[in-house]
Amino acid sequence: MKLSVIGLGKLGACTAACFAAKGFPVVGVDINKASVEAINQGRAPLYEPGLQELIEAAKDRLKATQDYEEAVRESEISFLIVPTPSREDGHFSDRYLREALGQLSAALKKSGKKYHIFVITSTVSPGTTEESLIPLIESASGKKLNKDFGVAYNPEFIALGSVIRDFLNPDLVLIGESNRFVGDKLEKLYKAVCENKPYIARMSIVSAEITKISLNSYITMKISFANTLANICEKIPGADIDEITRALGADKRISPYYLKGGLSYGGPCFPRDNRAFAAFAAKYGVDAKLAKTTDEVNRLQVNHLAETVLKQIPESARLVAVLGLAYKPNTCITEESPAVRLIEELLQREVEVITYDPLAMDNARGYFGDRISYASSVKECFSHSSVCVVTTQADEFKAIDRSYIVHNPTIIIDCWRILDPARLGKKVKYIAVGRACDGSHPAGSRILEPAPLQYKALA
Ligand SMILES: NC(=O)C1=CN([C@@H]2O[C@H](COP(=O)(O)OP(=O)(O)OC[C@H]3O[C@@H](n4cnc5c(N)ncnc54)[C@H](O)[C@@H]3O)[C@@H](O)[C@H]2O)C=CC1
Ligand SMILES: O=C(O)[C@H]1O[C@H](OP(=O)(O)OP(=O)(O)OC[C@H]2O[C@@H](n3ccc(=O)[nH]c3=O)[C@H](O)[C@@H]2O)[C@H](O)[C@@H](O)[C@@H]1O
Repeated sequence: MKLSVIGLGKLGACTAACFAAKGFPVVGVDINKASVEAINQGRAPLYEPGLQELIEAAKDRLKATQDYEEAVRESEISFLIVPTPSREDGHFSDRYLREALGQLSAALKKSGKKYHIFVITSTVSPGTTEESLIPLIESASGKKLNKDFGVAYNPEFIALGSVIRDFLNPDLVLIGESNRFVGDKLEKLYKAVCENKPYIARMSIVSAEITKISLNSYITMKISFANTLANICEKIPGADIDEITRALGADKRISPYYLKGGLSYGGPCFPRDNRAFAAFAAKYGVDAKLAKTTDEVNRLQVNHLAETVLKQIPESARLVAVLGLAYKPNTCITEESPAVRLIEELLQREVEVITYDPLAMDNARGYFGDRISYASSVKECFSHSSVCVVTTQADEFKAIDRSYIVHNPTIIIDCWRILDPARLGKKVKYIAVGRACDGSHPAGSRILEPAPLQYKALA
């Protein structure tokens, strides 16, 4: 099978490299010339763990172009992985998909090819493929669905920072197909590419579109539940959120994943997918109260943290150090980051902020400008401020111990319970999100990771 991948961004570059590394010839297309050049020179167009190595390993089978005709001519399946930004009303915009599909369809018309398969991988609002994209392909190519071309909706469930591992070892391969031939082709492809044996769910296109955003909406609901529990635990001496979620997660009806109470979920996907689920339900006259409440709980979680922080600030120096700016560790992305929202809350209450993140300083500078101060290390933050909030589980933050502490007292608010209070020394008042702040919890963060799964999901 010869493949083309349209859009060589965070997901597309990895998808193209994975297919090529598994032996399939791949042509990548991007409107960004620099990304095309990078691929052709054997360089990763962006940073993602393992991507550079994969591109090097696959260089004989991977090339890129800005020519859609070349992509259509040299492939039988085109994967579309272009941005689908959120609109004001919560639905996803299909503007970039329509632009790319318009060009590909015109190229198909010119090519004289008998059949081509278009695979939509970008996240879309349910209904988009059949209501908007297929009519566009038919009119721009002059061809008929299922006679001259087939269509699939085939989103990925991958998290940034582990895109390649997730792509090659998915729990679920989701295929919405316009006809059986298209589904068979994709199933065969994934069976050849995946290193595990995922559950392959084949269904109608609209069912797959609904599944994609439902899955993310459900997971965010789980996180918001864990965060509510964490807030309750803070009020009850001896209660510990990690002990509780570890036990809950051992029940296979719940599972331990994405059940860590702490800070709000963020990033480019979860918040908008959950809001898109509510917007999609509303379009069909259904009030998705769970999704809306999940979103509200998520927003309030940052306010709750801000209140916790404000209570600890001494009147003499209204300064807080925020360690972590990205929405999670090992990324520079600050979109919908709870740390960014926390800083906004603090600034509104006239608290000064100094901050440090291993990867996201440039993005933060672009966003906050000179409204906050920037440190060049964790230690610099501790030297300036006696109140420090740790907002991500970055390795650099896990190393914090008594040697970092300058002020007496220093207050550390640990959103994910990554620090061991026994290693922080006597100058530190340690506050763990999800635990009562009364010293009743034994020293040491004992339970950090979910218990291993006792069953094989969907095997
Ligand atoms: N990044 C992720 O973790 C995940 C992303 N997705 C979805 O995948 C889609 C893409 O996301 P990302 O890769 O993160 O976006 P991105 O912004 O990193 O990359 C998109 C790429 O598409 C290119 N592009 C835009 N218009 C084009 C056109 N007409 N022709 C060719 N290339 C074009 C851009 O230049 C860019 O390189 C979105 O719908 C997103 O929701 C879904 C699951 C995970
Ligand atoms: O649809 C998407 O685009 C992708 O969105 C997420 O991927 P991603 O946003 O990259 O990152 P995650 O590692 O899943 O984290 C998302 C957020 O959830 C938060 N989270 C995670 C786990 C948890 O227990 N609690 C919690 O608050 C993280 O801190 C982070 O803010 C999903 O994990 C992917 O399966 C999905 O494909």
